[in-house]
Amino acid sequence: MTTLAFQDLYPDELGHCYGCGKNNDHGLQIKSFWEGKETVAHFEPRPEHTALPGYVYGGLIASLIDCHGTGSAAAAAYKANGRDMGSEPALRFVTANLNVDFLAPTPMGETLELRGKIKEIKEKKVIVEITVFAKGKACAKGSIVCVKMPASMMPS
Ligand SMILES: CCCCCCCC/C=C\CCCCCCCC(=O)SCCNC(=O)CCNC(=O)[C@H](O)C(C)(C)COP(=O)(O)OP(=O)(O)OC[C@H]1O[C@@H](n2cnc3c(N)ncnc32)[C@H](O)[C@@H]1OP(=O)(O)O
Repeated sequence: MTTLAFQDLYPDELGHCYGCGKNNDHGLQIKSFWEGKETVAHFEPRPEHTALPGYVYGGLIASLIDCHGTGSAAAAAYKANGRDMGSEPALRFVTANLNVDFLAPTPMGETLELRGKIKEIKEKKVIVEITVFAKGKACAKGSIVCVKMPASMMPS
């Protein structure tokens, strides 16, 4: 049995996001899953994601944290409501605030692991903390405040 990623359960009309849209051929298409109480995603940076030769661009790392965070927030909200993630009405979250600490240079040529912890969960707001590891070493740490998507942002 294959487990679908959180992002695979987003409806098609929300599949355009640069970081996580399953329908964005030019995007990162990150995939997030539960692993116990944590959420996890893996991503191997491509040559165009270089900052200095040999090191990953910080903006890419922030994008990965952003989309792993919003996906984790949606998944946590479904879980807190005892619902399956694909079920309607959809619970959708966007980024209100994103903070990233770059702890150590992130090497190219490695698969990055993002691990998310749900720090706070309310009806309208979820806070997720995410650590990015390369070869088991923490290279970046992010905190993201996710807020229920305003109806005005929903594609018509
Ligand atoms: C059928 C299956 C379905 C599956 C699930 C589907 C999920 C899929 C959903 C989507 C997928 C695709 C999308 C991915 C997205 C990737 C990430 C992005 O790039 S998102 C784009 C960048 N972000 C924006 O453009 C937001 C722009 N900003 C806004 O629209 C508003 O400012 C918004 C909604 C973020 C906040 O609106 P307010 O300020 O009216 O909200 P108030 O009700 O006042 O606050 C709610 C709580 O949030 C806190 N809050 C609000 N803004 C904050 C901030 N900037 N910093 C910290 N906290 C903040 C407040 O203090 C409050 O917290 P207290 O409840 O009191 O504890």
